[in-house]
Amino acid sequence: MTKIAVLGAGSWGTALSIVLADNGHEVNLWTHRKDQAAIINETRRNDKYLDVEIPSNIKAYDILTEAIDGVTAVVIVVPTKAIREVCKSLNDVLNHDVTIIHASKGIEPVTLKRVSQMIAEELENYKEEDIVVLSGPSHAEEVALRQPTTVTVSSVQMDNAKVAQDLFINESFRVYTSPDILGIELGGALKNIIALGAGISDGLGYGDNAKAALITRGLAEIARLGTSLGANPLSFLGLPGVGDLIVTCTSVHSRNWRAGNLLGKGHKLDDVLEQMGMVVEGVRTVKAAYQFAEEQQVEMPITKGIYQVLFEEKDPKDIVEQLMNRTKREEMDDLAKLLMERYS
Ligand SMILES: NC(=O)C1=CN([C@@H]2O[C@H](COP(=O)(O)OP(=O)(O)OC[C@H]3O[C@@H](n4cnc5c(N)ncnc54)[C@H](O)[C@@H]3O)[C@@H](O)[C@H]2O)C=CC1
Ligand SMILES: O=C(CO)COP(=O)(O)O
Repeated sequence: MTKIAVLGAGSWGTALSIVLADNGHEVNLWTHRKDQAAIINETRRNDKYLDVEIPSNIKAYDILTEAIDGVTAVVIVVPTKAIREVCKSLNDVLNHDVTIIHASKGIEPVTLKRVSQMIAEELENYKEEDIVVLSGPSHAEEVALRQPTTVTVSSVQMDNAKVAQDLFINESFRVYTSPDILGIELGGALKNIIALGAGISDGLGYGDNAKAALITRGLAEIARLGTSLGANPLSFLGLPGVGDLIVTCTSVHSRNWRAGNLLGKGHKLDDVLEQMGMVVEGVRTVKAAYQFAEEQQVEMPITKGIYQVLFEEKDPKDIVEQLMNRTKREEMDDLAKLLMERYS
């Protein structure tokens, strides 16, 4: 049995704590909200986020020093907007060696940093290569019910990825490893943009054909950007790529899909975000991806269209028309070329 700290007591931090607790670990679940820590410890519930009982080997803390005392691993699961702030606080109090794992999905606008890069910048004693990401098709609501789920853990230091695999794997939570942290983090972050698009499409009343097109062509542009940055194209065909795209674009659990759905029905972005009350990572990541696409000179028409709906008040129907009337082209052009270039 190991003692592990999970930083972030929202939906995903709580669900991952349950996986670790089921594996017999002692879990210190940290929240920045004192009232939430007290409620979790007293009622064994975290009702705002999940409708399940919290196992007795999870203890909630609102003081970070206490939460990380004697732990061998720290799992960071806050929205990407809060990563730097939380890591700065962690850096002030962490004075022993731990395995750092994160499970957040996003890219920072302006700096265009991935989460592992942000963490390494804020933690003095850790390099980017040390950090592990956990990502894949995994709605917290289903993980908390112990429904079959598969994810991938990745780090440049494969030994660290294997440590994470051993901590999390169990009969209902299967964990694979991958050395391609770039592809794994990009896949997890960029799929949220396409999920917003799938929600918008459903909100407009379009059907399964439109959604399948968004998923497939969305995957093509994710792979196009990812490979231009050096990711392995095959990573986008794995769990944190196409797997996560499917789960987020087709599920009512997805906050990104739900936010998109409301946008498609004509609601304003600010109202939608207030109504959600939980993080909708795609909204921030689309700014980063739009900027990335410009800088890398990579074509990302769906991402661009979603950016225009969110931040330039473009009518989603006009964007669909714009996408449908692009210049004619071969379907397999880009992805096939990328794979052929890499493997011929
Ligand atoms: N919910 C899910 O099924 C999954 C979520 N993720 C990712 O996990 C990350 C966290 O998402 P959720 O837990 O779902 O979000 P959530 O909205 O359910 O909870 C976020 C939590 O972070 C806390 N928080 C916000 N700002 C903070 C700060 N400055 N300092 C400390 N804590 C802060 C909030 O109080 C809240 O408890 C996101 O990047 C998301 O994309 C990844 C896989 C599955
Ligand atoms: O990443 C997720 C499932 O794998 C959760 O997606 P949402 O943030 O859209 O709910």
